[in-house]
Amino acid sequence: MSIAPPTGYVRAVLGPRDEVLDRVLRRSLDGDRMPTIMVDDAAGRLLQLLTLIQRPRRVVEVGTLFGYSAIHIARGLPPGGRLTTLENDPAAAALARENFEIAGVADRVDLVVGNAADHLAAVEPGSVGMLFIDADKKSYPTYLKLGFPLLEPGGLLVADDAFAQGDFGHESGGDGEAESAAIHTYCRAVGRSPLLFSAFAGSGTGLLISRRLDDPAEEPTRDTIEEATCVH
Ligand SMILES: C[S@@+](CC[C@H](N)C(=O)[O-])C[C@H]1O[C@@H](n2cnc3c(N)ncnc32)[C@H](O)[C@@H]1O
Repeated sequence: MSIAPPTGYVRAVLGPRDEVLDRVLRRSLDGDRMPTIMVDDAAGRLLQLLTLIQRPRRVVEVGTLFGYSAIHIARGLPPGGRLTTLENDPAAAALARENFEIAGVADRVDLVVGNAADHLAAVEPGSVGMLFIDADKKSYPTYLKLGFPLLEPGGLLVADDAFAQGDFGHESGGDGEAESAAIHTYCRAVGRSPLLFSAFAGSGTGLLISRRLDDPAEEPTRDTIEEATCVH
């Protein structure tokens, strides 16, 4: 399989993908070891930039795969910041662990193997500075509902594949229509929420980036969660 480099102008200006990322991609994708469903380079850079701007003490990622997006996020963390990344496929998780060592970020990444929703339900509300959603598409509305209360005031909620409606055939277990509908539910809910300010950002498949706006002093209640997520 081919691993496309960052193209043309972007590559000329920002430089090529660095050697560590190249190595991680090659060892993870060669021989179809893992599917090519990680973020693209533009989204990876954007995740790193958002992390650098946000300076979160804690980031949670839903969907690790072999750790490509996680490496970008981990690279952007401030001193003492930690990333918890959630993955239910033990083989992908094992490879991600190796990749975190190769990338020199293993000291700031906690990888949890299991069902993401179960873990999110146990995270302390208001403790997460950035939540990145990039796992099973049908669960995006569930991740929004579980994830919103976890965000600290001003926390960022980032969802991958926000533009890829109906085109998930390349992901295993895909049921394109239901996945597309779930993403659309997520995007509409986030867009309507008075407690989130959102913008789409360009990458191949699109990121939807949202910032939590409500009062930090107030614990989210059932009402505020429903108002924020518009998922009932
Ligand atoms: C699109 S890939 C993640 C790509 C990764 N964020 C990146 O860009 O490098 C989605 C991952 O979510 C995992 N996943 C799917 N459903 C899950 C669940 N319920 N809990 C945890 N992980 C899940 C899949 O095994 C897969 O590795």
